[in-house]
Amino acid sequence: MSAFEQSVYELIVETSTNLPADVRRTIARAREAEDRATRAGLSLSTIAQNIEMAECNVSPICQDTGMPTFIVHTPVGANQIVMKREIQQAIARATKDGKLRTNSVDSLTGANTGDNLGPGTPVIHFEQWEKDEVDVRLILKGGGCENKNIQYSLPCELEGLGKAGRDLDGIRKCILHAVYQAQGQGCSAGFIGVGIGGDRTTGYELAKQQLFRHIEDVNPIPDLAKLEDYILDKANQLGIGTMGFGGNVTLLGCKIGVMNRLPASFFVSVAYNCWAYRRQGVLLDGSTHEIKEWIYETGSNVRMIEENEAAAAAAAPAAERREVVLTAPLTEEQVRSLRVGDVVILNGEMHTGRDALHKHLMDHDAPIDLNGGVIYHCGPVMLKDEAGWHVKAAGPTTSIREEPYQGDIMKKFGIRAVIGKGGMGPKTLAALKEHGGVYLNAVGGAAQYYAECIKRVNGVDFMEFGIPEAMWHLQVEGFAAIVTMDSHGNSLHAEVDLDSKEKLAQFKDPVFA
Ligand SMILES: O=C(O)C[C@H](O)C(=O)O
Ligand code: SF4
Repeated sequence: MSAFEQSVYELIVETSTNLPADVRRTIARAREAEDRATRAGLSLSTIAQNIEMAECNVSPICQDTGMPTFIVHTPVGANQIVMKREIQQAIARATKDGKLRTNSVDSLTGANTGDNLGPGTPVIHFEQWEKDEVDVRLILKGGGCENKNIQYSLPCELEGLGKAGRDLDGIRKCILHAVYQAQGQGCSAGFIGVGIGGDRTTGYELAKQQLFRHIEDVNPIPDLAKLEDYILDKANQLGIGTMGFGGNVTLLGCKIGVMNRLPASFFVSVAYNCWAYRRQGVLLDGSTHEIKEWIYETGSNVRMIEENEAAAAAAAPAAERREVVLTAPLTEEQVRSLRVGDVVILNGEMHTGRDALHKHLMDHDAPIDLNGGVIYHCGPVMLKDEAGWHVKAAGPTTSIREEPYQGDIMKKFGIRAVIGKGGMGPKTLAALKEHGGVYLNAVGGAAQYYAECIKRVNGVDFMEFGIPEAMWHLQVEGFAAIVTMDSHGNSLHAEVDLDSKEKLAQFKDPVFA
């Protein structure tokens, strides 16, 4: 293997498994701003623990290792065709080693290529520069937060905020709205990159480029520096909080860039990135292609949890929340006794299922008995050896995508609990009430934390859907999640949404006139 391929491989592994120092510091500050006994505080502790586990296990921080996106600067005359091929080889190798999930899916057939290669994946942008070194930067941005990206075309009318015009104040409103509409679904607390201007394509590109900035830098354009500070301050008054559980910290960073536009177009493009803000870069020697330096300070310098903090937290009294230990299969009575706010510690078997499975189950039988069963919205990273399958990373995926199916499927098969993240809508809430079901919210991105609760892989069905979409039967012990929708018609998600919409309306009046 060439030195270039090896260096890119190391970059991929580092990016996927070790969150950089600036991101860690920002998350550590967020922890200080939340009371540790609250839902948000507890989730931040899980996130902090997960960050350390990923580094220690050299395994993905989050199971969704995203769309690998490279920005490469090369000296004039470098062979970019060879480099592209070697980047692809490094991606395939990192996938084989379980550092990346198999994430490249044929959009028409649904077939997973299995090695993260295919039309459009990975994304590689080349630029030439007049230096001797090669600069390779990588961002792994997951699908859940990518789905919360949003593009506004000014002027427009925004719920809660009224008219947004073609000026700095209109831009201000769009960005606040972008944070509001993401709620907890992009695994808040998040980071946003904003692109002002361009066309629809370059606007989004500019927004994503902002995510390569250092969190602690200051925007050289004074108006934008002011706007970045304003957004960070006000977005954190929306009360959405970690995972949309409510709380003081909703946004961890805001970076805004600007480019020219056409007279007729005025786009504000927002790239939303979850807390699992995985981006790194390397500067390579121009002739040997060995790593000369890392672009972002390594996360290994910043500890996320104190020694014995985890033990102390486990021993601490459970404050006002109720902890309920349950073993699957669950009864209707057990599930009906649960209320929003309860922490459920689950043992027994659960079954993963996401988009392909839900669609399939609508008009087919299930391969196993799901009566009293627990469905986990999760697409894990799995590796197989002589001993069988191993779970390398297994956090929840965004549940709302299953909203059209979930209620019907629960009723059809007698499923009692669904675990996911970000919450579900009114159709599922009504089904939980009618049928006797519960929705449990796990901490998004905490893929190492949950992988450790999985003690055995009991089997798998639908491997033809690809590893992330297959139905894995997993034996768990001590899997903790919070009831956020119960069988009594209560939804924490609906409450936080409503409350944050009211708070958003406080920022209706012009600020940057
Ligand atoms: O695909 C996944 O595993 C998760 C996804 O990134 C999500 O946030 O829903
Ligand atoms: S699950 Fe959450 S943390 Fe992981 S990629 Fe999706 S949005 Fe990010």
